[in-house]
Amino acid sequence: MQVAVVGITGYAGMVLYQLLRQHPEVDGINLYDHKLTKNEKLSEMVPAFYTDETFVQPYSPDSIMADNQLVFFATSAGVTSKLSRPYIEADFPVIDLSGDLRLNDEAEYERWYHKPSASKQALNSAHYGLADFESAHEQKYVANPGCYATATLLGLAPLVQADLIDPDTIIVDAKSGTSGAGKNPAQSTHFTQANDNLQIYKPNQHQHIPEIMLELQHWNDHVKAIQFMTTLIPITRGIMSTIYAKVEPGVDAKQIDRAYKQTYEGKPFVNYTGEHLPDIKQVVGTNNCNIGVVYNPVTGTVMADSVIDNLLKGAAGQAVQNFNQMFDYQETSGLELQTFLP
Ligand SMILES: NC(=O)C1=CN([C@@H]2O[C@H](COP(=O)(O)OP(=O)(O)OC[C@H]3O[C@@H](n4cnc5c(N)ncnc54)[C@H](OP(=O)(O)O)[C@@H]3O)[C@@H](O)[C@H]2O)C=CC1
Ligand SMILES: CC(=O)N[C@@H](CCC(=O)OP(=O)(O)O)C(=O)O
Repeated sequence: MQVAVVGITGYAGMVLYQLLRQHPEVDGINLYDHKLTKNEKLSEMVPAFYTDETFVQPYSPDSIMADNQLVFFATSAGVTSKLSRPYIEADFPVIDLSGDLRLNDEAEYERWYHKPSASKQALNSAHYGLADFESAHEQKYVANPGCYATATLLGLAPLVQADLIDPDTIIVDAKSGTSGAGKNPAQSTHFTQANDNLQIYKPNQHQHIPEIMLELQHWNDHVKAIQFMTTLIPITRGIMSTIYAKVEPGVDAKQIDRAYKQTYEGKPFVNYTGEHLPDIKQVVGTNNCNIGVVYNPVTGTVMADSVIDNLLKGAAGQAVQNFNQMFDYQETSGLELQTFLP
């Protein structure tokens, strides 16, 4: 299998390339960059790959479709809304790590992303690839979920699917390391500002709210809204999504425990840890989502703590999981990773 990657100079693209290089079903990887007019050495463009003799090629949809069986786009928001068309028209497989085709309504995309949307037809042709619930098998255009959305949806799924909580009471307090913001420095990610600091950002305006809502409503149409906050924390990798909700009358800790065990039994990348609340370091370096849950009978509140590595389960790792599903490879192929220790 020959695959193409666009966006190798970005954080998610670099991590994706590392995964694909050791994937047993991938024979070759062709890299493409939009700024090039002729081939350039990867080692010159991305010094982290200084021993790699691969050349990066100028971006060309015709070459991509002629020389590969699938293309991964690890590109900034607003890119695939413009570039997806020839692939969709040719029914050529795409895995898109950006948010451009995750929603199904043009006005919703423009409201949350503040950019022109892809066409309605393109939005409708994409499959939302929350890989632990929605198989990408036989799909052609996979919109890989957002990092916060992945941690939050996996943390909420058993509660929402089994109707264990009052759907009007969901509050999510999510925190991310700075690599989630990509490679371009900003005021909030400047070392002096990010280090020794916590910064709440995009209050009630985060672009992952609408994709979370779409999936929650797909599971349970009683969910009308969520309260969702994001905080930038001084670590490089990792997301913790802390989720609170009031349980429905009569629901107890045992029922909640049973729902998580049943939902995640047999899912290789989701580990339910019961009342042992996971920390971010447990999953950094892996494609895992670890979820711990505690119930407070005094307030009738359940709290789920869901952690992922934003660049793996939240981006490149889930993209490879979707790739495995698309081509019927073993779900864990290329993803048998170990936590960075200590
Ligand atoms: N970082 C994360 O944790 C996560 C990121 N994502 C999403 O994945 C995508 C990549 O994220 P990330 O790697 O962090 O972002 P970066 O900003 O680090 O990298 C973006 C990449 O897109 C390329 N690019 C920018 N404009 C264009 C264009 N017009 N045509 C083609 N390529 C272009 C950049 O190339 P150049 O060298 O020119 O800048 C770069 O390679 C984004 O859509 C992001 O929102 C999703 C989940 C998690
Ligand atoms: C820390 C940080 O800034 N994180 C980014 C996550 C972006 C991301 O995951 O990109 P998509 O919108 O393509 O999913 C943010 O909150 O916007």
